[in-house]
Amino acid sequence: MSTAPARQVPTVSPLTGVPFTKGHGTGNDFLLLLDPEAALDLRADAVAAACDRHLGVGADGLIRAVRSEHLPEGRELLAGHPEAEWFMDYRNADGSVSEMCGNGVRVFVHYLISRGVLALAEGTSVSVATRAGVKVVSRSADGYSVDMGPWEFIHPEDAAARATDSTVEAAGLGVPRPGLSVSMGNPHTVVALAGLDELAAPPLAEAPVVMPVPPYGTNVEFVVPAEPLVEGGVGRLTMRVHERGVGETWSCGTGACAAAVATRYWAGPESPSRWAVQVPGGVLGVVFRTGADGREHVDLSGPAVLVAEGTLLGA
Ligand SMILES: N[C@@H](CCC[C@H](N)C(=O)O)C(=O)O
Repeated sequence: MSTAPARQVPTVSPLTGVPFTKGHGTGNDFLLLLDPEAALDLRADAVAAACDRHLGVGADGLIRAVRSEHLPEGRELLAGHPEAEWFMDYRNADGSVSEMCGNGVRVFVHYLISRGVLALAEGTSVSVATRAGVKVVSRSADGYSVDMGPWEFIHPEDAAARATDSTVEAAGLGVPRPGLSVSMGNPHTVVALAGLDELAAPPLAEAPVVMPVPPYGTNVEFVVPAEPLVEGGVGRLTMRVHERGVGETWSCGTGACAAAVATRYWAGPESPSRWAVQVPGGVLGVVFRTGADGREHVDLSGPAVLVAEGTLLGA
């Protein structure tokens, strides 16, 4: 006698009927929702269903635009930054929350401008509240530029002593490789590979295994510095990324910053302050400079594109 398979009780997605815009930055794609008063329920399963590439619209992440005053994290930031009117509420494709998204924040600003709720005249900037603090966005020759704030080593003592702090294992790479962990508000582990052949090797369908296991997970960037490393005063590298909560993506803005931080650190004090990071979806610009707070800040620049509008019908 056979038993009937357990049936899943269908639940109605709280995002049913919600209008969305689809956009991307160097192929890192997002669903954007305008929810000024934080009325929507961004349940993880509903976000994951909308981001599913077969059963949903498909995206690497979902970004909700909320007025900062309507989220506790936003209200906290407004105290010191009353100008940060809009909060970028970022969710990964699996529905998990992330602190920051470098490609997403450019697309977020472009989206708010297209909705007519934000203006950004040439030569001006806008402050965006995120879980990784306030980010200042302005226009640039290649689209938008973001002051991502200061970078940090996640394990500074190890980085200083050995230039690496972890090992990373990925299918196709044979032995585990040394990694260096960098925070751009969200966590990254950067691994240098020997050449473009090796960079093409890992399938990256599975998450690379990082040891010691990062408590909140990590994004992993595999990088190959160009030869020569510097051309016309600009450092160059190629990168592939496996994003926490997503899988392999065509680009990662915070990842490009972390990759430039690590490569520059490994290259030594003579290495340049301007970098071009080639990702599968295009090129991102990274510039290191001293901020008004005296710390070394990272500026990220690249395009922001809106491609479609629609209505979520639920899953
Ligand atoms: N693609 C983003 C990063 C998105 C968040 C990341 N997956 C995480 O969980 O930290 C970028 O452009 O920075």
